[in-house]
Amino acid sequence: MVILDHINMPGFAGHNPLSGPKEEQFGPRFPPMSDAYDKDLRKLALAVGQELGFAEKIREGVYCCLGGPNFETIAECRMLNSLGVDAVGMSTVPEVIVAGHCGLRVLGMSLVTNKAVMDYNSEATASQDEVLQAGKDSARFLEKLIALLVQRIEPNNNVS
Ligand SMILES: O=P(O)(O)O[C@@H]1C[C@H](O)[C@@H](CO)O1
Ligand code: HPA
Repeated sequence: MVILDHINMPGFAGHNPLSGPKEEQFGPRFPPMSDAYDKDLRKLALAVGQELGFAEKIREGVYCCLGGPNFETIAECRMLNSLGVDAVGMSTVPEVIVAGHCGLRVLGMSLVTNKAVMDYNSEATASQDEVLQAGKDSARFLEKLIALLVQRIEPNNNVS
């Protein structure tokens, strides 16, 4: 998934990587986040995915950061789904906030490794083994995607 936007759940509870003493040289105290994920880089990632024949596998979506380390309850998944969340993770967002704060253009991509359990009749559970296996299974695909993307970013580097 190419990250279109995020929801920083720990941020709602006051956990933010920008909390603490203000270091003016890194960026403003109250940085905007409405442009956290660079539009041109997102477009490029989707175009490169298409060029490689992966259009079916790659979509844009909203990533929600949770504190973890436990996986979500069914009620939590249902709530997040109703809020417009497409994928859930436990990292990525603090890095993106810090990068955006200091003026870096950000492209975020997240490998969706398992389906959220949304049904009380389901026998499925999230498992770290499944997550790791999905990562291994997609390694070659990700390698191809990122290798071409990095080549293509260079000539576009000054596009704002
Ligand atoms: O990078 P994220 O946070 O999306 O990756 C997930 C969440 C945990 O860090 C870990 C659990 O499998 O992978
Ligand atoms: N929830 C949260 N983080 C994750 C998941 C999940 O189901 N899978 C991989 N990282």
